[in-house]
Amino acid sequence: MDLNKLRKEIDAIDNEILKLLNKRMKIVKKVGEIKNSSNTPIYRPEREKAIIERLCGLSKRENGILQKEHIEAIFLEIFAISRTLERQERVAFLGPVGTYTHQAAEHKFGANARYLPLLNIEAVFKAVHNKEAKYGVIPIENNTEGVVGITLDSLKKYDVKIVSEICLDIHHSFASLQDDLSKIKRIYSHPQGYNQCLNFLETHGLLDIEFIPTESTAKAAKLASKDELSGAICSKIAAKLYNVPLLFEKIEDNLANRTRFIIISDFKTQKSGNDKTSVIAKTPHKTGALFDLLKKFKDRNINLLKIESRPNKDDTFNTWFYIDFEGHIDDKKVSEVIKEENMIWLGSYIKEC
Ligand SMILES: C=C(O[C@@H]1C=C(C(=O)O)C=C[C@H]1O)C(=O)O
Repeated sequence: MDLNKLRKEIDAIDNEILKLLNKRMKIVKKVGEIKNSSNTPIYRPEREKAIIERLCGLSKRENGILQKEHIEAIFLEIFAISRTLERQERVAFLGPVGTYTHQAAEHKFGANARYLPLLNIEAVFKAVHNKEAKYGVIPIENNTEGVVGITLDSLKKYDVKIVSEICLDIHHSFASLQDDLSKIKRIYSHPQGYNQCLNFLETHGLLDIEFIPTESTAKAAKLASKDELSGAICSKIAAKLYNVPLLFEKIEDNLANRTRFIIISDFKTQKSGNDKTSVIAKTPHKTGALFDLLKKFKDRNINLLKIESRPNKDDTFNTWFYIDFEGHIDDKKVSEVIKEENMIWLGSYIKEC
């Protein structure tokens, strides 16, 4: 086969793809005009999901080479570009650049969005609440370390809605300017990152060394880039970004390490048929109160996905509950249980994790 001939064929196809993409984007802009004049949300995850499902089915039926993950990778970027053409909206995330949250944000909003890296989780909530950003991306739980308390507390404190979730495999690296581990005096990392790598730290004699907690693993890489006697537990991207050599990769105790991120915004998403709902519930301090609450879900055949208690932060040791369950606020049984139990609705969104 002739390479030049094949490349000519590819060029001709690329020209067609570009023409079609331009044609698609012209229509997308019209959709944007309608949404902008009616002030409705640009991001419609249920529509994007339906498109991906339809295309995956089509590819399968036609015995196409492209698998679901390929179709998703291509089309998530197309959707992200479409959305920025409809309306330029800012996406705040737990920064600085190079955090796992940044990676999660790019997964949903593409390489082209207007990003606003902020230095702590509450700042992301404030930015969305004050309308400085349309979307906020923050971690909510990790399958090794459990929930991120400040995220749950901020969901209670700020009037924002969860509109989407993202699950990412998290792999930590150990980066340092120092290649002799015995000379390392300090380790920088976010406490969650640090606690996920305890076996590695122990086997490399690094467990007794001073641990300096940072607001993010990217900040840890930044600090390690200026401190020759230190190491950072951070992402591969962050180490690269701040020019800190990678000494070890995939150092987490649990190689199935995953983090769930949420996207917060200010609107209600449409039902997709595979949704989950998050709420805050408060129970009176009396015998069986939690049992009574949970029974309401059982009686309606609603599947609970998570329940987490959080402290009231007053002079008592009383708590409130963060609950995830299957269903959408537009399902009768879901809206009924929320109303009956006086729960605070935090959002209904496509179940992706
Ligand atoms: C174009 C639209 O807006 C956004 C972009 C989409 C797309 O590129 O197909 C789909 C859903 C929305 O998130 C739409 O709502 O149809």
